Amino acid sequence: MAVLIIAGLDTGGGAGLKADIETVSALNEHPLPVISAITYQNPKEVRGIFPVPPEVIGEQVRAVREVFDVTAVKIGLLHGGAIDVVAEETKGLTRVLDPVIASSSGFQFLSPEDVDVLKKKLVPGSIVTPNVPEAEALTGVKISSVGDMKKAVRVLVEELDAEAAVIKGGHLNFTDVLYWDGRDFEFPGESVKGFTHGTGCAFSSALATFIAKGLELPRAVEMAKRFVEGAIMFSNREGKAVNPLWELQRDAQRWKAMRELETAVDKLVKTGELLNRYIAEVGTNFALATDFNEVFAVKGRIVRYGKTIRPVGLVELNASDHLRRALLKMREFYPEVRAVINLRYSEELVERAEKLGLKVSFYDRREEPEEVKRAERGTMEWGIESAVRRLGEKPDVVYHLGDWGKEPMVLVFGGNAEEVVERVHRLIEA
Ligand SMILES: Nc1ncnc2c1ncn2[C@@H]1O[C@H](COP(=O)(O)OP(=O)(O)O)[C@@H](O)[C@H]1O
Ligand SMILES: Cc1ncc(COP(=O)(O)OP(=O)(O)O)c(N)n1
Repeated sequence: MAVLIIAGLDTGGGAGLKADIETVSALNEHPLPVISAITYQNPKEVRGIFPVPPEVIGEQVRAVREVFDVTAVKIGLLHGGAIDVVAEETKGLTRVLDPVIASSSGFQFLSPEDVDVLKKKLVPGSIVTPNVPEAEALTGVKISSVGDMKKAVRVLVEELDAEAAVIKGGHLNFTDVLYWDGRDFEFPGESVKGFTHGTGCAFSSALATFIAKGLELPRAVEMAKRFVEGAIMFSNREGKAVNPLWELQRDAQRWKAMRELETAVDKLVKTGELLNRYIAEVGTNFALATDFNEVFAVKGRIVRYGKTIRPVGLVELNASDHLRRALLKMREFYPEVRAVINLRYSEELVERAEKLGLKVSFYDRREEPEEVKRAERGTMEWGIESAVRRLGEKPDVVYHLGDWGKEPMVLVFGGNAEEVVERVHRLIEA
């Protein structure tokens, strides 16, 4: 199925057409990208906009509408001169209109006069998806609560003749409010940590896509909201923006990480007789993180088994809370570190690590501040941070000498699972 997109180009690769194309593609439909404007922007600021002439926008839409069977269109950034043409050329389609009036960084895309034209020519008959400041500009309603959002969605539909309206709560409370078919619907949400540049674009193109797939509007809004939450959670660090490809990339990385860790565990087991005496009393585990900070480990840990060793269960996501926290803390300082194993402490192991030229650091549980000790889960994070700060550079090995009821341990880190295996083999002289 083809979904028409009329939107602007964001040179920073975060919002606009690029986010829309990725969204429609990630949701398994075919995007038809029509460019309305070229913007010069980066993740910090929008520097300017070059409007595509209205007749060129019209030609683009006609070229694809004559060939593709289009039912829904997402309309994003427009400029004053383009509004009439877009209203004319999208007649007969279900229109999702994201009224991009200003960027979050403060650049004014549409003048107050353009906003008036938008209200007269494009809002009527569209499913409008403003954020809170845009809804205020369109309706004149001051919004600081869900109650205000409900007032404003009604104005959009009952006074400005929109087919339906969703006010997005990203700038307020993360609850989105829809008005459709004479009633309102609330879509509560929690704040998700990550980059949010491009959320509005991803939301409106996901909404247009779910509508094109035939979902009823409330369900389509729910699905679009959940899609955007994932796009923030797994956002694009390079582009400092949402990542509409998150689900595909997350699944591909999960698959790769599982295979990588399974292969590495097999290699360790092959040297089980040598490794046996370094297996921790509480069990040894081996953890590997993806770029999205999802951490795989061995369910039930790796244990001694006669003279050798064996993994108790399979490699699974979140199978070791302890190592997951150690690895994620280390990755806050050194994102290139992806794998870690814990071994039973021995002086000989630490000396050998130093001799091999590995960077070794440690933490001393007796130095742990009282408030960290009292907190449910702070020790590991505190320990890794103090080991990193003590060494002043990236440690390959971190050890601690234990405490009352806590077994002393050596953690061997690496850039991937293979590197950890290779380091362990050198340490145990396999
Ligand atoms: N930090 C966040 N955590 C969770 N959801 C968010 C966050 N920021 C925005 N959203 C959601 O993303 C969608 C787009 O909202 P918003 O950011 O308000 O739009 P815009 O990008 O147009 O300003 C909405 O569904 C909103 O609830
Ligand atoms: C070309 C282009 N289109 C739209 C936007 C605005 O993106 P949006 O997701 O609505 O919101 P912010 O990223 O500004 O929060 C844009 N910047 N560029």
